[in-house]
Amino acid sequence: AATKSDGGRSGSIVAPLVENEEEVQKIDVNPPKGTRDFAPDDMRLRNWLFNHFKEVSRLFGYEEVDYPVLETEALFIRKAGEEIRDQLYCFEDRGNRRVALRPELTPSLARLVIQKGKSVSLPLKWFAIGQCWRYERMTRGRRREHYQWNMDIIGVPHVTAEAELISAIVSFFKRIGITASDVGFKVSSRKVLQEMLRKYGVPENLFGRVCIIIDKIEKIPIDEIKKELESTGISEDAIEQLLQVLSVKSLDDLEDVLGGAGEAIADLKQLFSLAEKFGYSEWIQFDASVVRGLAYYTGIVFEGFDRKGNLRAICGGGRYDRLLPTYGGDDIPACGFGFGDAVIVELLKEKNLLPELGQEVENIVCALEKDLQGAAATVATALRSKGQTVDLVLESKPLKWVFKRAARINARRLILVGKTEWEDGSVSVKVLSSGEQFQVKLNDLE
Ligand SMILES: Nc1ccc(Br)nc1
Repeated sequence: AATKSDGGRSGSIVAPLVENEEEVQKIDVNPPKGTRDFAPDDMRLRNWLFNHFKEVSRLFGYEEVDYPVLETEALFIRKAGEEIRDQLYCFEDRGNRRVALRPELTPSLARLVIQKGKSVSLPLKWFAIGQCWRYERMTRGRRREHYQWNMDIIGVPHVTAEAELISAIVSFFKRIGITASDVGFKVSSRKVLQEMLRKYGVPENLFGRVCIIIDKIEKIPIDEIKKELESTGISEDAIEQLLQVLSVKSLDDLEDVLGGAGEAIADLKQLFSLAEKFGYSEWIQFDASVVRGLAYYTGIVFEGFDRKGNLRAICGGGRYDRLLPTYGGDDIPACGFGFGDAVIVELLKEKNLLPELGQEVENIVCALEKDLQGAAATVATALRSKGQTVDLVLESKPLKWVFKRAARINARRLILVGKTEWEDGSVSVKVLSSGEQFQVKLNDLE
């Protein structure tokens, strides 16, 4: 017998979807491991978050850009031992091309800037919100995708650029109710390490690798860090001095170690002075141990952290002046940050700052009789053409059902299309919050 396509709810008989029952293959209705669905409630929170990202980016005068989630694998192949490389979600496509789901957005930005060449005027101030991927053995049960908000300034060599980026993130935090008591930014400069490595004659080409090893300083035992540093050929004495400088607690102490002539001190002093002018001094602190885990940073680096210390870094960024030339591009300075969509939600939950976001519809329109369904469609269309949101009841339903749905979708008004009123071109309106009820000509309904 033919299988009813809707499980028999409608009573109509339609051709079966499959030749016979054996062909039905029960699928796993969960999303792939490490990925998320966004059902309406989740999507409302995501849109709320992303709208704040976009509004801050707009306030700062940044232009939105986007790139393919799929890139050539080569864009992400860096030899500095980064975790992001170890977890690259890469594969060979049907054209035997090595491709990868992007683990971050900055390489795509660099690619597009190079592609645009002289057709764009510097400085560029771009922002993007994009899904990024990693392939991690599920042993750790972590997510394999997240959305990242990025803001980048291309073509400004001065620390004013990094200072502006931090100001943008502070603006975002303030908009969602997060204060300087909740979070802070640890700020340092990779020029600290660079100047130390030069002092000990360590070859420049080891810089990225050394930074990636040192970034793990709070994640693996210090002996492991020393062993990995020794494997690069750095002397034990240099390693001791390096680790020593990372525990320096103030810019003055740093100046004692590095001397006052270096760029690291100059950049950091200027950044802290600009923080005063941007009005976010209470949000930032010098922390020499911040190096961040991306090999391409070359100067100021910063990361947002929760002061209670319960969560992973909320966001992070810095200057990456050498990235474009590594892809064959011009020697254009750049800096930017990435801000993930997951840790911030954990922080908002912890601070009880999650917004209450229910569905909201202005009108629910319902025909009181079957043969007025067309009239109800006319009423719904008239309201929608005036920019009013309408949930149109699409089949004959008892009024009790309609009232329950109206409550569930948080409708402000119930518009009933009845025979007598409709003959007069009118409908009946019930304001659900007050119970007020009146009749009105359709043309006067707004
Ligand atoms: N890079 C990256 C990508 C995806 C996730 Br989840 N975390 C970090």
